[in-house]
Amino acid sequence: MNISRLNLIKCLGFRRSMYLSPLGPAYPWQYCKRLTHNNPHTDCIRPSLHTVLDTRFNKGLAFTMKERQLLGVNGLWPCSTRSPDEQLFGIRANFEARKDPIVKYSYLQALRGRHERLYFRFLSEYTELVLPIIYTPTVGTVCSTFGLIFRSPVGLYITIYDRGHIVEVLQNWRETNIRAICVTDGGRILGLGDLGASGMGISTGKLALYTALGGIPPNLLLAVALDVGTDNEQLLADPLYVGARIKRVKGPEYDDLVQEFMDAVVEVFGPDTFIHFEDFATPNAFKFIRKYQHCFSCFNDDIQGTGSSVLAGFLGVEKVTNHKLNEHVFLFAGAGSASMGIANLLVKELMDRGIKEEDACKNIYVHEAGGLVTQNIPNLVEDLKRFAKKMDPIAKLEDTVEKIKPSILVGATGVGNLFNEQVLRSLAKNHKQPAVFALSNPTSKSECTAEQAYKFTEGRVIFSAGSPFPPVLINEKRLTPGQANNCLVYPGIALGVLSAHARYVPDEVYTIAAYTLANYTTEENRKAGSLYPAIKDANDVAFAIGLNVAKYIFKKNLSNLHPIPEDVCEYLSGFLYRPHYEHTLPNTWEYPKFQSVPLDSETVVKTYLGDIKDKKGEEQKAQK
Ligand SMILES: NC(=O)C1=CN([C@@H]2O[C@H](COP(=O)(O)OP(=O)(O)OC[C@H]3O[C@@H](n4cnc5c(N)ncnc54)[C@H](OP(=O)(O)O)[C@@H]3O)[C@@H](O)[C@H]2O)C=CC1
Ligand SMILES: CC(=O)C(=O)O
Ligand SMILES: [Mg+2]
Repeated sequence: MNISRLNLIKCLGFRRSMYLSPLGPAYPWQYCKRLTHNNPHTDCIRPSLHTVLDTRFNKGLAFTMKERQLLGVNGLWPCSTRSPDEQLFGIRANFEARKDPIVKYSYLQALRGRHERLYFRFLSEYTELVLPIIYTPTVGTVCSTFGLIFRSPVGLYITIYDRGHIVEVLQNWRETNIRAICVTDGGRILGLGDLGASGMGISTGKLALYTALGGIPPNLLLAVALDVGTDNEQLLADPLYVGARIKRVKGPEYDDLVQEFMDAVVEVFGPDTFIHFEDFATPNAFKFIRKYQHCFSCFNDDIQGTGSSVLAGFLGVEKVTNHKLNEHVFLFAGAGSASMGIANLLVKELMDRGIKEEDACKNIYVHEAGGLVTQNIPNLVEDLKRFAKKMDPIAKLEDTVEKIKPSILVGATGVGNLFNEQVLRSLAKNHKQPAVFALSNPTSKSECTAEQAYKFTEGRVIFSAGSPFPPVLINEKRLTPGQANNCLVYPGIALGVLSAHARYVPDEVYTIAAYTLANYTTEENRKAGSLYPAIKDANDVAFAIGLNVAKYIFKKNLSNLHPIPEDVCEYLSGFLYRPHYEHTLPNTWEYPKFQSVPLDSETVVKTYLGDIKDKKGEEQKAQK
């Protein structure tokens, strides 16, 4: 094949600036030279190698011999080649061989640092296997142990000391074409509380799903941790904590930092950059989304994403129980971002169906840490007023459940095991098919487990949880809980909003996403016990949500794109990231073709790990 080295480099997708300068863009090269000034050895690194080994382009053993020759890297890998499928098989074997979730997580991070496309291909083809590792529950452990496992930059840290210079910090990121940012200030990470700068783990985890599920190219995404200190005493005393070791900065100084951040994003990356707020403590979460929703392209995942994904679940309850939403009694345990986001979207849905606000709120009860929200509570926050009931106070959740007899119980408290036997039995006493949404993450914070929910309701409950639970066998019936998590909507919402270059995101988008998700749940899913589609279908769900959202943005003239595409589906498909190597040259070089060996995981496991069954037997014998 007659192909020059320059053409090959172009084929593989390297940018001109990257191969013309020795180490990528000129500045880092000069900087590296300065850093290594006194070290004659590091000055001798062959520049082409850096580019070939860049995770975005590196194909490892999948480089054909021809490519290795032309790129001048022949000899760096053993003489065999692997097809992308064979590489994927190797990843799976490696992933399975590791038993500890955090070790699996580290393995995947290392893979990402080596072969970005392979990493995302693995994520999107083995979503069910991988989601509990890169997302809840393992991502909770990642954040709690962030100081220990911190390796290399995965996003930008913007600290309170960067005030006045946020534009410059944003300009330090390696990519210039950023289209979406996931930002946290670490104020309330999952149900784990204030984790300060360790919250970076959640921003990167959320963005991994933008690509794995939403198909959004990773180079368009940026994770940000706003580091304004932490009130977590344990972290402040932890020698390995990576963030600013100061008490959380609050008040105008903090608000100004967020304002400067928003303006800097627009200045550096453009006005329709999508800003995703994640895991801010509730008062800040509401404050910023109310302030910015109509003047920036932004969204709060915990309020709006959760509202949308749980509304989809409610639409499923309607189908299973044959009772319309206005015939149900809702009880929310917790009055934070998640609960209020859901309750507000539910009220909007009821009002869209022609029900007056007052009537819509009548059957929605809220029970927070201090007890049932009633009208005689002094200084009630504005958001709660419309749900406050003219009733005597009730302190215990068990008593509220007994009194109001909810048919749908939602938990977003971060309090593990709050839905105890008494609560669950009480629900089952009053309803043939009550619904329970135990939304708190990670698994240890879930209001109850799937097993408890089924056991104490004789298997009649329609159960969904924020974190994944395996199916449960009860009364000889296998019940599969659905995963009620905003991850089923936010990748699709982001895909629609950023591909359509939305100027802002109206509330209607969250209803659209909810209906799209609900329509993806099949009768088969519902018969198996789930109100949601299987996680393996999450990519299709994200695309369907993205398509409906983009169409809505175009229809309502909220897009900055001109002209708007005629065929939105085709436009969106063209936008998607392809985690496959492109332009692979055939393996026509002189080495003989080796005999291929079938991809048999049992043989591989035996070869590398020995016979696990025998080992187990030996261990048991030894224990005896
Ligand atoms: N599945 C999903 O998609 C999502 C799940 N979540 C999960 O929801 C949880 C809460 O998040 P968020 O709403 O932002 O957090 P908040 O901390 O803002 O809200 C928690 C709420 O629970 C209340 N609460 C605490 N203890 C009890 C109790 N014993 N009984 C009743 N209420 C109680 C708190 O009351 P008070 O303020 O008085 O202490 C507060 O109103 C987290 O665990 C998070 O992981 C969040 C977003 C999405
Ligand atoms: C899922 C999520 O966003 C949370 O638990 O905060
Ligand atoms: Mg969250």
